[in-house]
Amino acid sequence: MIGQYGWSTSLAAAFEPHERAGHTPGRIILHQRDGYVVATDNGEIRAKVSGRLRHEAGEIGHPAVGDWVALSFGAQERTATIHAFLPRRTAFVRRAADSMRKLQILAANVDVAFIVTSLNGDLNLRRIQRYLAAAWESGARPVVVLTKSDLCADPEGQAARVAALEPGCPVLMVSARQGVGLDALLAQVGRGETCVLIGSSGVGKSTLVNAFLNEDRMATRAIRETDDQGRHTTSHRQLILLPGGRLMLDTPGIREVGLIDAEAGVSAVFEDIEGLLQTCRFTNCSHANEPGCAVQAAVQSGVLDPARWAHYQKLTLEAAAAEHEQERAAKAVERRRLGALQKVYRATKRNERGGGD
Ligand SMILES: Nc1nc2c(ncn2[C@@H]2O[C@H](COP(=O)(O)OP(=O)(O)OP(=O)(O)O)[C@@H](O)[C@H]2O)c(=O)[nH]1
Ligand SMILES: [Zn+2]
Repeated sequence: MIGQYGWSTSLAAAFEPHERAGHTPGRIILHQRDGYVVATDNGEIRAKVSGRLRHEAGEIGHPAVGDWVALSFGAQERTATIHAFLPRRTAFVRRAADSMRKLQILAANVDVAFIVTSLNGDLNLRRIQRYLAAAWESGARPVVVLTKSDLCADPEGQAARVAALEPGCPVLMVSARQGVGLDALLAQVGRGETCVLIGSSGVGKSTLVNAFLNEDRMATRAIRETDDQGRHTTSHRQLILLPGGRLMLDTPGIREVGLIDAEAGVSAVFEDIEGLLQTCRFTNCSHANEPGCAVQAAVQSGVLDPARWAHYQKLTLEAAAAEHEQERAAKAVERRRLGALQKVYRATKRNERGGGD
């Protein structure tokens, strides 16, 4: 049973201490206000976090959908208890709206992040960059998906513009309507791996999920529950089984994860680096070879991953270029608008003069 949720020998090895403590492994497939639903070898079970784990945990220490947890089953209780969760390979994190310091895990152990945007309309490269930054921060492999290729006259041209943003990052074109490109998309996710779809509303994420599930309607099965009043309610699992032993995670907030802190843009996911930049000796430091450069010092002492620094530089340069391009386009629109107004103004003047004769 947990095999189909991606259980592996390395997870089993990491679980060994919990196994010795007599605990059972499981993966969280649903998280709601009042608790969790966990998939185990004995089926799906409701679970709550142990008092001890709750006390030890900061926000980031709470189990999230996608986490592998260690459970115990009380003899009398109807729900299992979560005592611990295994170290996360990756995590999508967001800052809570009410406090920049409060962190919330949107999704744990995601391997592939599909960044979904549609081909019918203007490509928003800056937005794609934000999603790329969020994926990169999480640790998942990003794959850009351009949907609705049936509605675009030049999908290859658009794909080339996107591919230039992030060399090496796959860019795929699909049309759910025509059933084109879906297999290539699934091929990006290995057996036992977990993916997410992130992207703005209306780009076609739900349509993609439905297309994937066509082969296996059972996988959308809802979880039937009884609420406090004894009524039956159903809630959709947030971790979905896809064909071929793949998994897809779809929790509240994950779809638009890249647009959180939209104002701050790239800065939001590179806060530590932006902090470093404030501490260079020279305020106009280029972070190349100036004395007292905090960035170079951090790289040398191993505090800052050079690849991460290179990525930050690349994203800020591209963000600036994209902004410049948008400003240029906006100015051109404004010039045309003014030009048109002037034409109307001159024509009116001419008519007025003409009318006066
Ligand atoms: N022509 C065409 N239309 C599509 C395609 N895929 C999706 N659509 C349409 O795009 C609209 C939005 O699709 P959704 O799947 O609901 O978009 P979404 O990203 O899930 O949106 P949210 O649920 O708001 O996050 C729907 O009317 C779909 O029928 C496609 O490949 N071609
Ligand atoms: Zn510097």
